[in-house]
Amino acid sequence: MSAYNIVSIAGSDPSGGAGVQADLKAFSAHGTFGMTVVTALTAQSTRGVTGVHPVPARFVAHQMDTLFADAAVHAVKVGMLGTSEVTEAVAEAIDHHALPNVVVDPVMVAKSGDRLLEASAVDALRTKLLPRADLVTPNLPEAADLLEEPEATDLASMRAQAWRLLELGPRRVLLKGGHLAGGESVDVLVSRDADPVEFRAPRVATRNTHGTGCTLSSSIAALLPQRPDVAAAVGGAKDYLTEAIRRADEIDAGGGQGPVHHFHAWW
Ligand SMILES: Nc1ncnc2c1ncn2[C@@H]1O[C@H](COP(=O)(O)OP(=O)(O)O)[C@@H](O)[C@H]1O
Ligand SMILES: Cc1ncc(COP(=O)(O)OP(=O)(O)O)c(N)n1
Repeated sequence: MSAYNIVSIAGSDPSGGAGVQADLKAFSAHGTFGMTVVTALTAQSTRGVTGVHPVPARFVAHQMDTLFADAAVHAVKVGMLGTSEVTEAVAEAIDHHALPNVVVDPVMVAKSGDRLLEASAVDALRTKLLPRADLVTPNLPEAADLLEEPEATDLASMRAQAWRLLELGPRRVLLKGGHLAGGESVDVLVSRDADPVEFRAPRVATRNTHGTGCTLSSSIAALLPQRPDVAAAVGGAKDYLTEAIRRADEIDAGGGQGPVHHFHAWW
């Protein structure tokens, strides 16, 4: 029996590299039982997103109420939300169901450049969801949008932005540096209740990085109930993701930007 149930509240990616599909793979790879609340359907492949079909907020709330009335939940990963109505419904559910270990990946734009969150929903994300997050995991463009300032261009400006993001209300911020150049990919963790920590990994030369953000945030959610503290969960998730990126070229899921290898420890 798996001791931990982890829920992904996110969109569907038919290509299997991002969204709830990636989250379920990462939850399973970390020995936990994955559950999903689907917030949007996308038409998507390794080449990009060709359509988004949001789930009505009332039905997202219905999925959450039905699931949370029955299952014990040990952590939650929140990904693509699509609209401000869905963002508000998820924020309400976090309070109403007293959800633990809430990791918010503030998904706004896919690597292909396609928008996954309406521009008008950024404010709801900033004001309603972030203050309810135990950890928020923006990439550099998402951090810039949330702060309404230019994107960080080096590690020093990343560190400064991570602290400013903390002022928006989450308990901790992991600012991801995948979009910077350099031999290492560095992520910065700042917390209200612990010293800052930086996580470094060799930058892997591959175009197959579709779903890295989803995989990192869902891995952290799966490890939070299993590790002594947040830094240990982030470190474990980063190590797992780096190996998944290193082995990504073994998967052939299409002709564009391919997924990472979630089951590198088994196959
Ligand atoms: N080429 C790479 N090699 C190693 N790690 C990477 C690479 N690209 C991204 N990462 C790591 O993957 C995670 C997500 O990266 P990032 O690209 O910043 O976010 P997102 O996928 O949300 O755009 C971070 O831990 C980042 O450091
Ligand atoms: C349904 C869905 N959710 C999220 C994303 C974005 O995922 P991310 O991990 O940030 O990876 P990239 O798309 O940036 O490679 C998505 N594409 N689809």
